[in-house]
Amino acid sequence: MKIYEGKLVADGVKIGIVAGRFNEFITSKLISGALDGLKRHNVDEDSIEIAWVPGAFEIPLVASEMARSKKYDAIICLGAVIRGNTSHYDYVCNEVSKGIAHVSLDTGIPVMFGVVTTENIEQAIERAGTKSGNKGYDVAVGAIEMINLVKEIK
Ligand SMILES: O=c1[nH]c(NC[C@H](O)[C@H](O)[C@H](O)CO)c([N+](=O)[O-])c(=O)[nH]1
Repeated sequence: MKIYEGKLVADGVKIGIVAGRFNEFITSKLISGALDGLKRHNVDEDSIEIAWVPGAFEIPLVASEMARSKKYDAIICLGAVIRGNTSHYDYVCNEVSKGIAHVSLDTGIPVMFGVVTTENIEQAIERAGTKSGNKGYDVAVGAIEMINLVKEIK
């Protein structure tokens, strides 16, 4: 029986990061976590590029452009969507998650979903480097795993 597992080796890996500026207090912590995860797995700082977008809703378009450029082995999407008093939260969350999934399936490039979607600010803080870890770190390591897994399967 053959089992495929992506190794956590990142020699020569090139990463694109798309970050939503909305709730930047949270997103900046997610970026720090992602950079920590990448650097601790030997991804060269010069092999990482970051694109800021106004908010999570704009992430899929820039993730798509990055993926189609063929310049990156994986794209990491980071943002923070925190529920407010309107249904805007639901629309943004739905479109971001669907959009990011489509980019990955359409291009065959691993596109990681590092957008925290929470009911309140406390939950977002918990996922940006406190009680629940750092979602940015998690998806950065996941990106390295997916790059190697996809290569192994092809
Ligand atoms: O990234 C976010 N964008 C949000 N809205 C902006 C949206 O992503 C777009 O940037 C905007 O609608 C312009 O297209 C958020 N809320 O409205 O709550 C949010 O919590 N997080």
